[in-house]
Amino acid sequence: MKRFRLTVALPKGRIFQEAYEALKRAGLPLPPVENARALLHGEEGGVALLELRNKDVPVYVDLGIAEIGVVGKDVLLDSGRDLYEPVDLGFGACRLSLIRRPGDTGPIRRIATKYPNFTARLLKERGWAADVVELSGNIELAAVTGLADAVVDVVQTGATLRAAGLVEVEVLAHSTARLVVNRQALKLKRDLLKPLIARLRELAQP
Ligand SMILES: Nc1ncnc2c1ncn2[C@@H]1O[C@H](COP(=O)(O)OP(=O)(O)OP(=O)(O)O)[C@@H](O)[C@H]1O
Ligand SMILES: O=P(O)(O)OC[C@H]1O[C@H](OP(=O)(O)OP(=O)(O)O)[C@H](O)[C@@H]1O
Repeated sequence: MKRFRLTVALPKGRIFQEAYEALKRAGLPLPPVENARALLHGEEGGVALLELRNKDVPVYVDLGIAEIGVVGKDVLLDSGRDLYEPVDLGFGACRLSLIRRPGDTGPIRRIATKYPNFTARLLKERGWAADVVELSGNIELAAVTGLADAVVDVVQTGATLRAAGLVEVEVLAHSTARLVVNRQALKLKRDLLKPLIARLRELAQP
C-alpha cells in the first residue's frame, strides 16, 4: 500500500458516520465518503481511510497499518490488543450484559456470544464451568431457542430483549466509542497525533 501521512481505521455500520464526523470536526482532513467499502484516500501523502468490520479495527491499528481508529469499548474488551485509548468519544453508548430466559436461575452450562474472549474471562473470574459458543449475530436467538442457557450481548434500549422475552440479569460492562492509537505511531507521528487527541478530548467533553 502507498504510504500516507496518516491512515485511519473506521468500522462500517452503526458508528461510522459519528466517528467520521468527530474526526472531521477535530480538523482531520478525511477524504470524502462517496464510495463506501473501499480504501479511500485524498491527495497523495494525505489521509487515507480504511472502512473495516468492527473487530478488525483493533487489528489494523495494533499492527500499525492504521495509526489511529475508532471502535466500541465492547470490541476492545474482546480484542486482547494493547492499544493506547486516549479519548472516550461518548457516542455509541451501550452495555454488555448477561441475558437469560425469565426464571432461569440454574447454573450456566453453555453461553453464546459475539464476545468470546470477554466471556471466557468472565467465566474464569467467576469460576463458572461453562462452554462458550461463538456466534456472529442475532445472539438473543441462542437463548430463545435453547442453544445456550445464557448469552452475553449488547443492550442499548432493551427493545430487542423485550421483543425476545428475555431478561437482562446483569450489566457486565459499559461501552462507548473510543479513539485508539498505535503505540509506536504515537511516538513517531507525535506532532500530528498529539494535537488531534487534544482537540478530540475538548470536543468530547459533555
Ligand atoms: N443497539 C446498539 N445501540 C448503540 N450502540 C450499539 C448497539 N449495538 C452495538 N453498538 C455499538 O456500536 C458498535 C458497532 O455496532 P454495529 O451494529 O455497527 O456492528 P456489529 O454488527 O456489532 O459488528 P459487525 O457488523 O462489524 O460484525 C458496537 O461495537 C457497539 O459498541
Ligand atoms: O437494546 P437494543 O436497543 O434493542 O439494542 C440491542 C441489539 O442491538 C445489537 O444488534 P444489531 O442490531 O447490531 O444486530 P446483530 O445482533 O446482528 O449484531 C445487539 O446485538 C442487540 O441485538
